[in-house]
Amino acid sequence: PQMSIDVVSIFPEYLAGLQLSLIGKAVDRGQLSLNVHDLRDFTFDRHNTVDDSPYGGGAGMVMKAEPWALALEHILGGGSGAEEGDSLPSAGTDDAAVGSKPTLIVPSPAGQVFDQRIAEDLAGRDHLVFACGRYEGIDQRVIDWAGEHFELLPMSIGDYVLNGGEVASMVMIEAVSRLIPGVIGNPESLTEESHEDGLLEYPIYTKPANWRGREVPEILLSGNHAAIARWRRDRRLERTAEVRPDLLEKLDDLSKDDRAALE
Ligand SMILES: N#Cc1c(-c2ccc3ccn(Cc4ccccn4)c3c2)n[nH]c1N
Repeated sequence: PQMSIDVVSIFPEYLAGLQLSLIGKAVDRGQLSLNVHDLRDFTFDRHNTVDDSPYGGGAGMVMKAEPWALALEHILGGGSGAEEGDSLPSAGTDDAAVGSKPTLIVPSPAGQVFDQRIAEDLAGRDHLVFACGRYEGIDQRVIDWAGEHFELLPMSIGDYVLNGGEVASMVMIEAVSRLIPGVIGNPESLTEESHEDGLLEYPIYTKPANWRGREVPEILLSGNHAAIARWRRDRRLERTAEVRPDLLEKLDDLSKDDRAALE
Protein backbone atom coordinates (compact mmCIF):
# COMPACT_ATOMS: atom_id res chain seq x y z
CA PRO A 1 0.00 0.00 0.00
CA GLN A 2 1.12 3.62 -0.51
CA MET A 3 0.67 4.26 3.15
CA SER A 4 0.06 2.16 6.24
CA ILE A 5 -1.65 3.63 9.27
CA ASP A 6 -1.72 2.08 12.74
CA VAL A 7 -3.83 3.36 15.60
CA VAL A 8 -3.51 2.31 19.25
CA SER A 9 -6.46 3.03 21.57
CA ILE A 10 -8.38 1.62 24.55
CA PHE A 11 -11.50 2.30 22.45
CA PRO A 12 -10.60 0.62 19.12
CA GLU A 13 -14.25 0.52 18.08
CA TYR A 14 -14.14 4.34 18.05
CA LEU A 15 -12.03 4.12 14.88
CA ALA A 16 -14.50 1.79 13.11
CA GLY A 17 -16.01 4.80 11.35
CA LEU A 18 -12.84 5.16 9.29
CA GLN A 19 -13.56 1.86 7.56
CA LEU A 20 -16.61 3.47 5.92
CA SER A 21 -16.81 5.76 2.87
CA LEU A 22 -13.63 7.11 1.24
CA ILE A 23 -11.10 5.55 3.47
CA GLY A 24 -12.84 2.19 3.41
CA LYS A 25 -12.68 2.09 -0.39
CA ALA A 26 -8.99 3.07 -0.41
CA VAL A 27 -8.32 0.24 2.00
CA ASP A 28 -10.28 -2.17 -0.24
CA ARG A 29 -8.23 -0.94 -3.23
CA GLY A 30 -5.04 -1.60 -1.31
CA GLN A 31 -3.89 2.04 -1.42
CA LEU A 32 -4.04 2.36 2.30
CA SER A 33 -3.72 -0.13 5.12
CA LEU A 34 -5.38 0.74 8.40
CA ASN A 35 -4.77 -1.32 11.52
CA VAL A 36 -6.37 -0.53 14.87
CA HIS A 37 -4.84 -2.06 18.00
CA ASP A 38 -6.45 -2.37 21.44
CA LEU A 39 -3.98 -1.16 24.07
CA ARG A 40 -5.46 -3.63 26.54
CA ASP A 41 -4.14 -6.49 24.37
CA PHE A 42 -0.73 -5.43 25.71
CA THR A 43 -1.67 -5.79 29.40
CA PHE A 44 -1.45 -9.11 31.23
CA ASP A 45 -2.84 -8.48 34.69
CA ARG A 46 -6.28 -9.67 35.73
CA HIS A 47 -7.89 -6.26 35.17
CA ASN A 48 -5.96 -5.30 32.01
CA THR A 49 -4.77 -2.20 33.82
CA VAL A 50 -3.71 0.70 31.59
CA ASP A 51 -3.71 3.56 34.09
CA ASP A 52 -2.52 4.52 37.57
CA SER A 53 -2.43 7.57 39.84
CA PRO A 54 -0.03 10.42 39.03
CA TYR A 55 3.32 10.77 40.83
CA GLY A 56 3.32 14.14 42.52
CA GLY A 57 -0.44 13.98 43.11
CA GLY A 58 -3.12 15.84 41.19
CA ALA A 59 -6.49 14.93 39.73
CA GLY A 60 -7.12 12.12 37.28
CA MET A 61 -5.06 9.13 36.18
CA VAL A 62 -2.02 8.62 33.97
CA MET A 63 -1.62 5.90 31.32
CA LYS A 64 1.06 3.39 32.29
CA ALA A 65 4.20 3.16 30.15
CA GLU A 66 4.68 -0.60 29.67
CA PRO A 67 1.50 -1.39 27.69
CA TRP A 68 2.32 1.49 25.34
CA ALA A 69 5.89 0.32 24.76
CA LEU A 70 4.68 -3.23 24.05
CA ALA A 71 2.01 -2.01 21.62
CA LEU A 72 4.42 0.26 19.77
CA GLU A 73 7.12 -2.45 19.64
CA HIS A 74 4.51 -4.80 18.16
CA ILE A 75 3.85 -2.25 15.44
CA LEU A 76 7.57 -1.60 14.86
CA GLY A 77 8.12 -5.31 14.54
CA GLY A 78 5.71 -5.22 11.62
CA GLY A 79 2.89 -6.36 13.87
CA SER A 80 0.65 -4.07 11.84
CA GLY A 81 0.66 -6.68 9.08
CA ALA A 82 2.97 -4.45 7.04
CA GLU A 83 5.26 -7.45 6.44
CA GLU A 84 3.07 -10.48 7.06
CA GLY A 85 1.42 -11.62 3.84
CA ASP A 86 2.71 -8.71 1.73
CA SER A 87 5.06 -9.30 -1.20
CA LEU A 88 8.66 -8.90 -0.08
CA PRO A 89 9.12 -5.15 0.41
CA SER A 90 11.49 -3.68 -2.17
CA ALA A 91 13.87 -1.00 -0.94
CA GLY A 92 12.09 2.20 -0.05
CA THR A 93 8.68 0.71 0.56
CA ASP A 94 9.32 -0.68 4.02
CA ASP A 95 10.38 1.86 6.65
CA ALA A 96 12.08 -0.73 8.81
CA ALA A 97 13.97 -2.21 5.86
CA VAL A 98 15.40 1.11 4.71
CA GLY A 99 15.86 2.56 8.18
CA SER A 100 13.61 5.64 7.91
CA LYS A 101 11.58 5.68 11.08
CA PRO A 102 7.78 5.44 11.11
CA THR A 103 6.05 8.63 12.24
CA LEU A 104 4.39 8.53 15.67
CA ILE A 105 1.64 11.10 16.03
CA VAL A 106 0.61 11.67 19.63
CA PRO A 107 -2.60 13.72 19.87
CA SER A 108 -2.26 16.08 22.83
CA PRO A 109 -3.59 19.47 23.99
CA ALA A 110 0.09 20.43 24.24
CA GLY A 111 0.92 19.52 20.63
CA GLN A 112 1.67 21.59 17.55
CA VAL A 113 -1.61 22.66 15.94
CA PHE A 114 -2.52 20.46 12.94
CA ASP A 115 -3.27 22.24 9.65
CA GLN A 116 -3.44 21.56 5.91
CA ARG A 117 0.30 22.04 5.44
CA ILE A 118 1.00 19.37 8.04
CA ALA A 119 -1.63 17.11 6.42
CA GLU A 120 0.18 17.48 3.07
CA ASP A 121 3.51 16.65 4.68
CA LEU A 122 2.10 13.56 6.42
CA ALA A 123 0.39 12.39 3.20
CA GLY A 124 3.83 11.86 1.68
CA ARG A 125 4.99 9.44 4.38
CA ASP A 126 4.95 5.63 4.31
CA HIS A 127 3.88 4.70 7.82
CA LEU A 128 1.89 6.73 10.35
CA VAL A 129 1.20 5.49 13.89
CA PHE A 130 -1.36 7.27 16.09
CA ALA A 131 -1.15 6.85 19.88
CA CYS A 132 -4.56 7.74 21.34
CA GLY A 133 -4.25 8.73 24.97
CA ARG A 134 -7.07 8.97 27.50
CA TYR A 135 -7.28 10.06 31.16
CA GLU A 136 -4.79 12.91 31.73
CA GLY A 137 -2.43 11.51 29.11
CA ILE A 138 0.48 9.07 28.80
CA ASP A 139 3.52 8.65 31.09
CA GLN A 140 6.12 11.05 29.66
CA ARG A 141 8.76 8.31 29.56
CA VAL A 142 6.85 6.59 26.75
CA ILE A 143 7.16 9.75 24.65
CA ASP A 144 10.87 9.98 25.49
CA TRP A 145 11.39 6.29 24.63
CA ALA A 146 9.36 6.55 21.43
CA GLY A 147 11.57 9.40 20.21
CA GLU A 148 14.36 6.84 19.69
CA HIS A 149 12.24 4.58 17.48
CA PHE A 150 9.87 6.95 15.68
CA GLU A 151 9.79 10.41 14.27
CA LEU A 152 7.74 11.87 17.09
CA LEU A 153 4.99 14.44 16.42
CA PRO A 154 2.89 15.63 19.38
CA MET A 155 -0.13 17.17 17.63
CA SER A 156 -3.23 19.14 18.68
CA ILE A 157 -6.25 19.54 16.39
CA GLY A 158 -7.24 22.87 17.97
CA ASP A 159 -7.56 25.07 21.02
CA TYR A 160 -10.32 23.21 22.84
CA VAL A 161 -10.17 20.31 25.28
CA LEU A 162 -11.14 16.74 24.34
CA ASN A 163 -11.24 13.64 26.55
CA GLY A 164 -8.83 11.62 24.47
CA GLY A 165 -6.92 11.26 21.23
CA GLU A 166 -9.33 9.09 19.19
CA VAL A 167 -11.42 11.89 17.64
CA ALA A 168 -8.26 13.89 16.95
CA SER A 169 -6.69 10.86 15.21
CA MET A 170 -9.78 10.40 13.04
CA VAL A 171 -9.64 14.06 12.03
CA MET A 172 -5.99 13.80 11.07
CA ILE A 173 -6.39 10.43 9.31
CA GLU A 174 -9.29 11.81 7.23
CA ALA A 175 -7.40 15.02 6.34
CA VAL A 176 -4.26 13.05 5.37
CA SER A 177 -5.80 10.06 3.58
CA ARG A 178 -7.94 12.21 1.28
CA LEU A 179 -4.69 13.73 -0.06
CA ILE A 180 -3.31 10.36 -1.13
CA PRO A 181 -3.61 10.16 -4.95
CA GLY A 182 -6.64 8.08 -5.94
CA VAL A 183 -8.16 7.98 -2.48
CA ILE A 184 -10.63 10.81 -3.07
CA GLY A 185 -13.00 10.11 -5.98
CA ASN A 186 -12.59 13.35 -7.90
CA PRO A 187 -9.02 14.74 -7.89
CA GLU A 188 -10.15 18.06 -9.42
CA SER A 189 -12.03 18.85 -6.21
CA LEU A 190 -8.70 18.70 -4.38
CA THR A 191 -7.21 21.58 -6.38
CA GLU A 192 -10.00 24.14 -5.81
CA GLU A 193 -10.62 23.38 -2.19
CA SER A 194 -10.29 26.04 0.45
CA HIS A 195 -7.22 26.24 2.71
CA GLU A 196 -5.25 25.06 -0.32
CA ASP A 197 -4.32 28.59 -1.39
CA GLY A 198 -5.25 30.24 1.88
CA LEU A 199 -8.73 31.48 0.93
CA LEU A 200 -12.08 30.07 2.07
CA GLU A 201 -14.29 28.49 -0.60
CA TYR A 202 -16.94 30.29 -2.65
CA PRO A 203 -20.72 29.66 -2.23
CA ILE A 204 -22.00 26.70 -4.27
CA TYR A 205 -25.37 25.97 -5.89
CA THR A 206 -27.11 23.20 -7.80
CA LYS A 207 -30.55 22.62 -9.43
CA PRO A 208 -33.23 23.92 -9.27
CA ALA A 209 -32.30 27.46 -10.44
CA ASN A 210 -35.18 28.83 -8.36
CA TRP A 211 -35.66 27.13 -4.97
CA ARG A 212 -38.48 28.36 -2.76
CA GLY A 213 -38.22 31.76 -4.51
CA ARG A 214 -34.45 31.96 -4.07
CA GLU A 215 -32.52 32.35 -7.35
CA VAL A 216 -29.00 31.15 -8.22
CA PRO A 217 -26.67 34.16 -8.91
CA GLU A 218 -27.23 35.06 -12.60
CA ILE A 219 -23.52 34.99 -13.45
CA LEU A 220 -23.35 31.26 -12.76
CA LEU A 221 -25.92 30.60 -15.49
CA SER A 222 -24.17 32.87 -18.00
CA GLY A 223 -21.58 30.43 -19.33
CA ASN A 224 -19.04 33.26 -19.17
CA HIS A 225 -16.25 31.25 -17.52
CA ALA A 226 -13.88 34.18 -17.03
CA ALA A 227 -16.60 36.21 -15.31
CA ILE A 228 -17.62 33.17 -13.24
CA ALA A 229 -14.00 32.63 -12.12
CA ARG A 230 -13.75 36.31 -11.17
CA TRP A 231 -17.07 36.20 -9.29
CA ARG A 232 -15.95 33.09 -7.39
CA ARG A 233 -12.59 34.62 -6.48
CA ASP A 234 -14.38 37.76 -5.27
CA ARG A 235 -16.72 35.69 -3.08
CA ARG A 236 -13.73 33.81 -1.64
CA LEU A 237 -11.93 37.04 -0.82
CA GLU A 238 -15.08 38.58 0.68
CA ARG A 239 -15.80 35.50 2.79
CA THR A 240 -12.22 35.19 4.00
CA ALA A 241 -12.11 38.88 4.96
CA GLU A 242 -15.39 38.45 6.81
CA VAL A 243 -14.83 35.14 8.58
CA ARG A 244 -11.06 34.63 8.70
CA PRO A 245 -9.20 37.96 8.37
CA ASP A 246 -6.19 36.18 9.93
CA LEU A 247 -5.88 34.08 6.77
CA LEU A 248 -5.98 37.21 4.62
CA GLU A 249 -3.02 38.67 6.52
CA LYS A 250 -0.89 35.76 5.31
CA LEU A 251 -1.59 36.45 1.63
CA ASP A 252 0.90 38.63 -0.16
CA ASP A 253 0.03 38.00 -3.80
CA LEU A 254 -3.30 39.86 -4.04
CA SER A 255 -3.92 41.36 -7.48
CA LYS A 256 -5.45 44.78 -8.24
CA ASP A 257 -8.78 43.05 -8.89
CA ASP A 258 -8.47 41.22 -5.56
CA ARG A 259 -7.99 44.48 -3.70
CA ALA A 260 -10.96 45.98 -5.53
CA ALA A 261 -13.10 43.07 -4.29
CA LEU A 262 -12.03 43.80 -0.71
CA GLU A 263 -12.89 47.50 -0.84
N1 LIG B 1 -5.28 16.29 19.71
C1 LIG B 1 -5.82 16.77 20.61
C2 LIG B 1 -6.55 17.40 21.66
C3 LIG B 1 -6.84 16.94 22.96
C4 LIG B 1 -6.46 15.69 23.65
C5 LIG B 1 -5.68 14.72 22.98
C6 LIG B 1 -5.30 13.56 23.64
C7 LIG B 1 -5.69 13.36 24.97
C8 LIG B 1 -5.45 12.34 25.91
C9 LIG B 1 -6.10 12.68 27.10
N2 LIG B 1 -6.74 13.86 26.90
C10 LIG B 1 -7.56 14.53 27.91
C11 LIG B 1 -6.80 15.68 28.49
C12 LIG B 1 -7.49 16.81 28.83
C13 LIG B 1 -6.80 17.85 29.42
C14 LIG B 1 -5.46 17.76 29.64
C15 LIG B 1 -4.82 16.61 29.24
N3 LIG B 1 -5.49 15.56 28.65
C16 LIG B 1 -6.50 14.31 25.62
C17 LIG B 1 -6.89 15.49 24.98
N4 LIG B 1 -7.57 17.90 23.57
N5 LIG B 1 -7.74 18.93 22.72
C18 LIG B 1 -7.14 18.67 21.55
N6 LIG B 1 -7.11 19.49 20.44
